[in-house]
Amino acid sequence: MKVHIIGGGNLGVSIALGLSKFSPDSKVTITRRNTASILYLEKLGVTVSTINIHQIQEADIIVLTIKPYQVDTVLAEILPAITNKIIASAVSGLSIENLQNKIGTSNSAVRIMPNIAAQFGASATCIAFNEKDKEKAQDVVALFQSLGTAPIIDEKLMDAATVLAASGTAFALRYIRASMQAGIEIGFDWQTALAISAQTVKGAAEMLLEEKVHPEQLIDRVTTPQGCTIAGLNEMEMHGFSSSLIRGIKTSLKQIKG
Ligand SMILES: NC(=O)C1=CN([C@@H]2O[C@H](COP(=O)(O)OP(=O)(O)OC[C@H]3O[C@@H](n4cnc5c(N)ncnc54)[C@H](O)[C@@H]3O)[C@@H](O)[C@H]2O)C=CC1
Ligand SMILES: O=C(O)[C@@H]1CCC=N1
Repeated sequence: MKVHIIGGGNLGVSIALGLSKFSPDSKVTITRRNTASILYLEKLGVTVSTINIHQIQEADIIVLTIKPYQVDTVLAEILPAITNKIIASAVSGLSIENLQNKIGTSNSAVRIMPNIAAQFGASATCIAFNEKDKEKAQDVVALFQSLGTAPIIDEKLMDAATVLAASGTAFALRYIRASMQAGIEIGFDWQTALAISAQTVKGAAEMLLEEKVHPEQLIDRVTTPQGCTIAGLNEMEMHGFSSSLIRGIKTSLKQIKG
């Protein structure tokens, strides 16, 4: 599979790194206007270029990891050079209909929403496409399955997926940071507190993914009656723990919808 990533920033690089490790048969090209900071990817077998149409005709999938306001400029460059291509766009807020109108009927628009854990094969990449592109989109699904999970969702949930699965990485990290800060206050150095907090979150997530139960069922196994856990949880909730997360996620969604 030849993958051509346009936009070698945070997300584009995490996908390139992930593919180099978890999809070694993929041949990856990544472009960016100034490539100095990403030339190290060449050592991993990734082709790095400043030219967006560099060998683009050979690509099986073109991945857009640019900001929304860069889309028209990039498409003006690449469209004359391509036909019959799958364009998988991670651009937040750009609908399939809008992208399809821009790229014409000879190319197929697929919407993807990965997160930067793609680098570690641990992204939750939500994918949406039109029925007409169902077959072609399977290559995109397979590609992102190699970088974690790749659920196919209804496009109307794509903005929600952006905040839950992509911004969600930052939200989860902020929880870990807060836990680490508390860990320092109660006696650990920051490295030990971070290692314990991160592993604890990983363990909790693994239990949920494995057991496929509601979190409260697992919480019930931790909250010993009259114990310290329920006392801590109740204090957190009194200070708005869950409601502040929910409000934050809904505010992120409003920001995308404009
Ligand atoms: N960062 C994240 O975790 C996620 C980002 N996204 C979406 O992915 C897109 C990119 O986000 P980031 O990687 O965070 O932004 P970024 O700013 O780190 O990366 C964008 C890259 O595109 C490059 N670029 C700009 N104009 C270009 C052009 N004409 N040709 C080639 N490259 C060009 C920039 O140099 C930059 O390296 C955005 O639409 C964002 O909403 C989606 C999911 C997760
Ligand atoms: O913050 C943003 O707008 C992008 C989309 C989701 C993650 N990063």
